[in-house]
Amino acid sequence: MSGTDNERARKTAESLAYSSGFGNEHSSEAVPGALPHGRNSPQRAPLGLYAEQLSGTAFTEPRSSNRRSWLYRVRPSAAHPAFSRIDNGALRGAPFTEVEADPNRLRWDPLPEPAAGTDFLAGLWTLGGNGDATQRTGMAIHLYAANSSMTDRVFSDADGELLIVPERGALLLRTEFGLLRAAPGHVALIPRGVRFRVELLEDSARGYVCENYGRPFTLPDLGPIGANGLANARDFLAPVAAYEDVEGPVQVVNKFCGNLWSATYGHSPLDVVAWHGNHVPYVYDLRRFNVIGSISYDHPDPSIFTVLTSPSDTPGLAGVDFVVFAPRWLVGEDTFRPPYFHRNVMSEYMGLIEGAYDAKTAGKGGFVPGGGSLHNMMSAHGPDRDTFEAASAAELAPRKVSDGLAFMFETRWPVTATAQALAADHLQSGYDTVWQGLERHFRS
Ligand SMILES: O=C(O)Cc1cc(O)ccc1O
Ligand SMILES: [Fe+2]
Repeated sequence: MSGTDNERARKTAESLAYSSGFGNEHSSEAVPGALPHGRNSPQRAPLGLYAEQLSGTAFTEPRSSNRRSWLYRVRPSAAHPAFSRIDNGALRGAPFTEVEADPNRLRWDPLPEPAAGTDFLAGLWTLGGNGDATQRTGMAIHLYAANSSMTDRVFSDADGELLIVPERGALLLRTEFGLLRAAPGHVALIPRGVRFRVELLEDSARGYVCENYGRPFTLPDLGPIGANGLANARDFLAPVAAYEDVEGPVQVVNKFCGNLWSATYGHSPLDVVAWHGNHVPYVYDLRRFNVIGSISYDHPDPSIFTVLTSPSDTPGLAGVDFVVFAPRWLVGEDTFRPPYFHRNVMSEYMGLIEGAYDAKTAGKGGFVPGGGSLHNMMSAHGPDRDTFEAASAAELAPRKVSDGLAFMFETRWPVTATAQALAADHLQSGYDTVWQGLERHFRS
């Protein structure tokens, strides 16, 4: 991508307007009068636009979890040519059956630099996942590395919503609902089925994607925490309507039941002039997260750091939780302060957006930004040897953990890695050794 394109995208991204709130009925019109009032589907939609409903949940789901939006667009989405299969590149989908699920603790370095001209879609690389896209259960973990903007093509995912976690390089997301800027430290969510294009605001971009096949991410209940805290609803930002009036070939790539399908439209489908609803994309700045923790003793379970949760039919059991380890004060008295040793029925994939994570040694060969670790169901893990020794001996003055931003995709089902993830050069060897040398101290 040329510097001029970068510059143009950067200029656009500088002055974006947003509509704030989570799960509320947003509405926006790029042209005054484009949004009908008093009804969703008038006999003739305003300004000659076509009205279209986009349903992210079944019509009949409870009001509290129902997601749908009404779009008023230049052309109806239905007017398109047939889709045909294209190569999946390094994208894989659920069910993950290429290799057997592996109980070993695994850790990866960042993805290698992509070939020149790799855009976000071409740069997606699947690490693993669970469930079944056709059953709308489970999740996939992807990473991306790109050095080019998507041009003349858009992407949409019928299989699930995409939670994009940039680690390097800000992105401009042009969606059917308008524009979002997502930089490292932000997360962006593209709901199921929403078409979007990713432009780079810097020369290259890298990050993580949680593809959630299950119920849409929502805010966790707060229970005794009260009415405020963790991720506050008003910090979620939806775009305002912005449409492209582009006639000419645009490739529309649709991920459907694990595979990529493509059709060439004669116009851009990002042609929505007005919309309203709650099935909308959004960005959230993780630094806005109101971190709550222990002010007496013991290290709380990391569920206290849940930003978003995809509930299952079992209360409290998430298909996948998105959890952030943001800067915070540690003040626990007589407490082993880093994450404890544990074995978890849930499976944990962790990534690092910047700095270091308080349970792991940083630096080359360690847990580094852009890398990731997988601690599958019931696999024993926790602080590495050096962290354990330092934290066991540390003087317990109040201390700010301020040098990192880590996150976790925590899922109810074991994560099966892809063949490429297990064969990758950037899979670290000898991860187990970080727990070697934890000697016995007990003497009977
Ligand atoms: O590092 C991990 O494994 C994640 C994690 C963090 C924490 O604060 C407590 C438990 C836990 O699994
Ligand atoms: Fe853990």
